[in-house]
Amino acid sequence: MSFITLFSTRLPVFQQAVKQNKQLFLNQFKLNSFRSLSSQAQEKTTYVRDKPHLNIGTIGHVDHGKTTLTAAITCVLQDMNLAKAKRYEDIDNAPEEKKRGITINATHVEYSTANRHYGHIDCPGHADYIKNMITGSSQMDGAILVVAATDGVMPQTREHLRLAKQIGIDNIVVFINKADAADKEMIELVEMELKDLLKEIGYDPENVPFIAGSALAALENKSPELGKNAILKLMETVDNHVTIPTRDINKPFFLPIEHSYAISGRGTVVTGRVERGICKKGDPLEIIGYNKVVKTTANGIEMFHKILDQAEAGDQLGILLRGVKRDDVRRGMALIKPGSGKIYNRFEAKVYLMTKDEGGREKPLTATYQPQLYSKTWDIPARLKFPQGKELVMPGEDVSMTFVLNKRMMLEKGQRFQIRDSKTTIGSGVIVNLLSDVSDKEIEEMWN
Ligand SMILES: Nc1nc2c(ncn2[C@@H]2O[C@H](COP(=O)(O)OP(=O)(O)OP(=O)(O)O)[C@@H](O)[C@H]2O)c(=O)[nH]1
Ligand SMILES: [Mg+2]
Repeated sequence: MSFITLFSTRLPVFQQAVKQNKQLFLNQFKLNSFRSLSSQAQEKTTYVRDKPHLNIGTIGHVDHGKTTLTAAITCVLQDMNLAKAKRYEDIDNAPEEKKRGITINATHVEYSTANRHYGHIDCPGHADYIKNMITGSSQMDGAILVVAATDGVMPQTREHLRLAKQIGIDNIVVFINKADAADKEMIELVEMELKDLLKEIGYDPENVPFIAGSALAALENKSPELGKNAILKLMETVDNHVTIPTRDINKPFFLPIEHSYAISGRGTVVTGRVERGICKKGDPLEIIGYNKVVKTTANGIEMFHKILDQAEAGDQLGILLRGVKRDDVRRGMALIKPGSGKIYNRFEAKVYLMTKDEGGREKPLTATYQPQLYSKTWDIPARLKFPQGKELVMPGEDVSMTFVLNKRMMLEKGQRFQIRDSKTTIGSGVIVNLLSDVSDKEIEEMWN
């Protein structure tokens, strides 16, 4: 049985089907899942930690070729016995994704290079699915920014890069895609345009490698120079450029939950990237967030179809939890060593409001503004309180303010978050002080 297979591929399909109320599809889905569970149960192996594990992924504007590149990497590496090839339709496998030809859910695939084992998250580029992009990229140690040579810098190139910077992704590699459909001058122009953008956002453009190629050519096994060789060069660059972060394995276990789902007869599985600490089968745990604290135990751990004896900081995995009801857990909650974290709904933060040129608002903010805050794997509606005497916050301004969240979530000093309105990211912040809770009654009044 594989938690990761279910979560990365079938769960989004499942959710999509529920939304669209396609009972027929649902039945087929269940059948396939159980078939797959039973067949994989026989070939379950233990994950051998023989190479450092890193999490990377593809970000960038819609249709620039992120999913094609993800599929191409697995195909090229399969020839070297370093991956199991994923076809484009294995990655964008939800009905809505197939119908519209776009990525909606962030999907996880696995591959290795000679030196490393990678979990790769293919993020959606479409503006409507930024939420899934933020959750996906919050788990990355480095990102491949995909930019089509035929288009250059587009709105989500800019927004994704800015989010990557805010989330704290320091290692960026640029893949200029669709080089088969552009001439040398165009590629050079796009590179120049990107260097300006990198600089504007706060990356050192001289320290960001650029590789031009064609994901489609690699996938279709054509023009090896633009295809396969460019992919190999890209992976070599990722190996050299994306540094292995220091993993906090000595701190208490903490995993921000990306997905949760029930496996009939087995229990509830949660997935995500371990941010800190270690966890072994049998360890007691707590699920906290959305006003709840639920006690549980790790009943089993798996990473990419294989059993793990011990989960470690940096691992992208699934944990089977004992005695947890489906409704007790959801994306955005934290799985922690009991007692090592607390839930809050009020905090003080230092905030930067972006200017219009940076993709932010044109108008100033008033205290009546009702943003959605994004951090790690959660997004929650919030209310603002400005410092005394302050009525407006101008775009481009750095300011301290108090936030009240609609639900109590696990929060920590130094935690970063993004501030968004319904369509765009308008700013970012960092928690400087955790404050006493606002009562449930007050919360109710604030949201009525
Ligand atoms: N000519 C050319 N077309 C490409 C190349 N790579 C991808 N495409 C095409 O570009 C279109 C979009 O590719 P996707 O891989 O779905 O793009 P994406 O960035 O994943 O899109 P979203 O996930 O929806 O943001 C598809 O029709 C691809 O076949 C390439 O190297 N050359
Ligand atoms: Mg895609």
